[in-house]
Amino acid sequence: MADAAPGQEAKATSPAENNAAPAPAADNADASAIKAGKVPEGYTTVTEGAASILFKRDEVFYNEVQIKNRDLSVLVLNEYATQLEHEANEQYSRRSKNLSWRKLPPTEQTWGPDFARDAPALVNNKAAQRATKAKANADSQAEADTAATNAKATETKDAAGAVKDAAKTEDRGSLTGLRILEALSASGLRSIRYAKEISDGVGVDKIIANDLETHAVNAIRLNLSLNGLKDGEVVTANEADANMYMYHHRTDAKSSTEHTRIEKFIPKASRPFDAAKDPFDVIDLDPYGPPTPFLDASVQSVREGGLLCITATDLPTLCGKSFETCFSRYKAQPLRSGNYPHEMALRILLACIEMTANTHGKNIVPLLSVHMDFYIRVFVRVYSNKNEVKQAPTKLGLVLQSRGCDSFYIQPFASSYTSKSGNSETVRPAAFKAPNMCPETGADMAIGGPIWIKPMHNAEFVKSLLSRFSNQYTPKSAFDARELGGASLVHPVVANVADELIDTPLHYSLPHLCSKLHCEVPTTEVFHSALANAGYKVSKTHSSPQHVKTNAPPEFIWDVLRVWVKERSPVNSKHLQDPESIASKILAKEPTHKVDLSINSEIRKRGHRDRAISRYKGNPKPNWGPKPAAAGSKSQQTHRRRNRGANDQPAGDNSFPTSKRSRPNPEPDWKSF
Ligand SMILES: C[S@@+](CC[C@H](N)C(=O)[O-])C[C@H]1O[C@@H](n2cnc3c(N)ncnc32)[C@H](O)[C@@H]1O
Repeated sequence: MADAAPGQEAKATSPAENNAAPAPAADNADASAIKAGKVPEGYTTVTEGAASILFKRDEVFYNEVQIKNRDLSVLVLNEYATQLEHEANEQYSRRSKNLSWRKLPPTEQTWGPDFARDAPALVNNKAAQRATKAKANADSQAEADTAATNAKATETKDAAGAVKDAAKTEDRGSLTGLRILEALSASGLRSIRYAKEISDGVGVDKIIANDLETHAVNAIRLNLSLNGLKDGEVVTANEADANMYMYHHRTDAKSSTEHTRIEKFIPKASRPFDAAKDPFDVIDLDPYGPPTPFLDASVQSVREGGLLCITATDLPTLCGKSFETCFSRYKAQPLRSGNYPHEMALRILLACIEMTANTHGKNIVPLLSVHMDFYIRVFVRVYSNKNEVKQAPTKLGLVLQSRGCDSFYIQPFASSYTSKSGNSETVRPAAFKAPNMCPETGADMAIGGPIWIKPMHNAEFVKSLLSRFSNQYTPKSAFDARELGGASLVHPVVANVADELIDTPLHYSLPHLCSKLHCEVPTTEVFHSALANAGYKVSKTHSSPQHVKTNAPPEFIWDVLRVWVKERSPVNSKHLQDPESIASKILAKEPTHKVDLSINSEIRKRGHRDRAISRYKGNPKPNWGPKPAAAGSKSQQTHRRRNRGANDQPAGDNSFPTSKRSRPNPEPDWKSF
């Protein structure tokens, strides 16, 4: 085998080892090298989760850092597939209740399939998945054959069992697996992992691994073959512009409800999936930089209740380095904030997806929204619920941030109220409640947003994700640790999200607050205790232990620090010589609230529990950051052209902060607002 590139694991299973056909995309010399079990010159091999891939670094994009992104996505999709199974069961129960109280016309009575005839089809999806998975994991043809025979035997057994169950219970129709579009696939690694690692709930039916670049699509085909997957079966490699492809699959709010999981039970949906035009259950967008060029097509081509998994790597823009660029991309103004740049980025992205969905009569429900390494990733379900669309202005709001001390206030666009009759909920423009001048420093208030002001996560969903890790870093058998390359990186993220206060948008950063006063930073335990002792809710955030999420108002936050300075950590008088400085203005005021800095027993317990696992991990390797786009790719050229003149968009996924130059100024340059 040729040497792997530095930092890469040279673990790719050779085609000879896994008995795959010679790579279709490689040229003759490469194909013979691959056939001989060697890595051809210029190729890099990578093993991640249950997939091993091979690609040319200068032609196809791969960034190992995004392993966390892919691992988390595998975890989320397994949970989503499980939820869809529950929902289908509930849908079935509701339907059967309805059926029980009315006499069915003869035509409707024949809705249910002939169960004895269709039982094999009922288990077909799962059996096919088992066979593909077993085959892909088998080391030899003999093992693959045995695996296929076993899968066939299980299939027959399942079918027989299903027929027996059908005699006992009513027909439950046929559950279909997930139809996934990876719109920007590059090497196909993510799609291959989805095919091999998503087996819970309804499982996987079809995956389209799409890319604009011929090199990338060739790499996808090569990698499918290397992983024992036949192009066109579970995974199909597709060369197209992502938007054009998605627009062919779009559905409107009215028709999207026609698509349902229980294919045979509900007549409207009884036709098979039409891969050429039906909407998808899951659309994964993992672009270079911003996902905004793909949002309109994606909200339209995802089915009712479907899932969008969206990455944004243009964090400098989203965090306020170039607010004009952010406004043109996301229709929102970011604020340079030492407190909450990444959470504001997440909330700008969510607002942008919601508003894009609203234009098509749809609304989003976020399941999970995280900032990791140098990017953000959100998982949102898309529905076409008219009432929820009407409520959109209550879910969006502005951020008013002091130009002096960075205190912030959230101003919703609208509030909802119940009509006089008490029958319907409606919305009206909200009264302006935020102060128009900073109460602490007298400074102006800068306007940011619109941002999403409702929860960024679904608490129940996150709880279910967390329960998949039965104990520290040992996922349950359904979600195999061996297949989850970076389980040890993903578990703390999920654990931290589960602990994050869900109903308080944005947060403070303790070091940033203290930098305003030039005082020592209190421990998190002391600061959290002061808030908890006064009856406020408080938590860390998923991305930093020093972030403070709380429902306490800014004036109480500053009172805690005033008392901290007074009782525990006096400020050097040189910082208070200028009466116009922020520190002087804040500390000139006496606290107006009673503040108790003693350690709160609940906060102490939380601290002990948190120390049980390593919750905030450093980078596993040096240079754990973004990578440039594949050189010479069409998308890199388009990217360059689009961003000529923009100061923050190197091609590839952008990092935040990578260099001193791109780091947001901790003391914002307010002139730029
Ligand atoms: C960041 S990479 C994707 C990485 C991949 N999802 C993974 O997990 O490794 C972005 C890919 O999007 C492709 N791309 C860029 N613009 C596109 C478009 N308009 N349609 C389809 N693919 C596009 C690029 O060729 C590139 O391979």
